[in-house]
Amino acid sequence: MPISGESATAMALSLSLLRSELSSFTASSASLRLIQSTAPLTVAAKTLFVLDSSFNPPTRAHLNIALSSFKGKSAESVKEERLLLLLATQNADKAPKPAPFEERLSMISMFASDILSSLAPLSPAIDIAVTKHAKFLDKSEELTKHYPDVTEQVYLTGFDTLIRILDTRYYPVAHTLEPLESFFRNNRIRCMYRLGDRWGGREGQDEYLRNIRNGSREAEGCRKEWAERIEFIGNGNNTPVSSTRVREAIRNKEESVLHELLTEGVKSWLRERDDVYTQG
Ligand SMILES: Nc1ncnc2c1ncn2[C@@H]1O[C@H](COP(=O)(O)OP(=O)(O)OP(=O)(O)O)[C@@H](O)[C@H]1O
Ligand SMILES: NC(=O)c1ccc[n+]([C@@H]2O[C@H](COP(=O)(O)O)[C@@H](O)[C@H]2O)c1
Repeated sequence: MPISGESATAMALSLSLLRSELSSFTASSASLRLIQSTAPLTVAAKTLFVLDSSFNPPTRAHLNIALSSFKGKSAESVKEERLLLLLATQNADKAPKPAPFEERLSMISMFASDILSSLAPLSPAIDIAVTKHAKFLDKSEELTKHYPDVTEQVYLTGFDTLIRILDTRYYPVAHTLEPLESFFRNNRIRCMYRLGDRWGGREGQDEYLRNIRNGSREAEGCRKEWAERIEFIGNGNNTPVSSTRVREAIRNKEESVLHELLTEGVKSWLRERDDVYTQG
């Protein structure tokens, strides 16, 4: 992990190293590759928190959702847990731009340091990995192989992602949610309310979960029992946060917005490399 006191881009993982890791991963038949860890994988963890994101770039919303995994926990209980920052090189909805994946991995390593600074003296193990799987169902099956001691994976998502996990259009050819049965048998989703009218406010988001719980969506294959595996958590931000808003603020040089939406390490990284989002 980067050490404080150096310039942000020098502290982050070397871009040429990341580029070669990524090209060997792309050329390989592997579906997931671990890039960096703050603690050896020999420490057997029972719970794996997974923050899967485009990290384009990482924001304070990503930080808040990651921190929610560890808030109020003891050093002892955290020993049985790991946090995985997972970058999907194949997104179900988005093209791989504007920031190249090696730049994002470099920012993710800064972001991991920011998480640890926020949690100190607690020091959970954080892994950074890339995957070719776009869907959560496939990611979870792959992670079971990589973390054989883990008994529960907890997916950290926002509301917009929850509704896409539970959208039949991602499950051809039958277009039913039945394939998710094994996912919900073994895993949980911790979902952060997403601010903004687009998501129906907090009430609309609560109602979405209520509809699952009362069985209204069973015809789509969405079992009412799954509601017990989905937990909503409060949003630590007062204004809507998104990577899109950060990219816009970089282009418009809105310093105060960047200060509000970015973590310290990522902000320093982007100060040195704002061309990642201003070129092209
Ligand atoms: N402000 C937020 N509130 C709740 N969840 C969020 C927020 N920002 C991101 N997330 C969640 O974090 C995960 C990764 O998000 P993602 O990288 O797509 O960020 P994004 O800000 O939505 O990206 P973009 O603006 O580039 O579309 C997703 O599950 C998303 O729902
Ligand atoms: N049904 C699904 O499992 C499903 C649907 C849409 C997006 N995703 C994934 O969610 C993650 C976050 O997506 P966005 O970056 O589009 O917010 C990505 O890994 C994307 O591939 C999964």
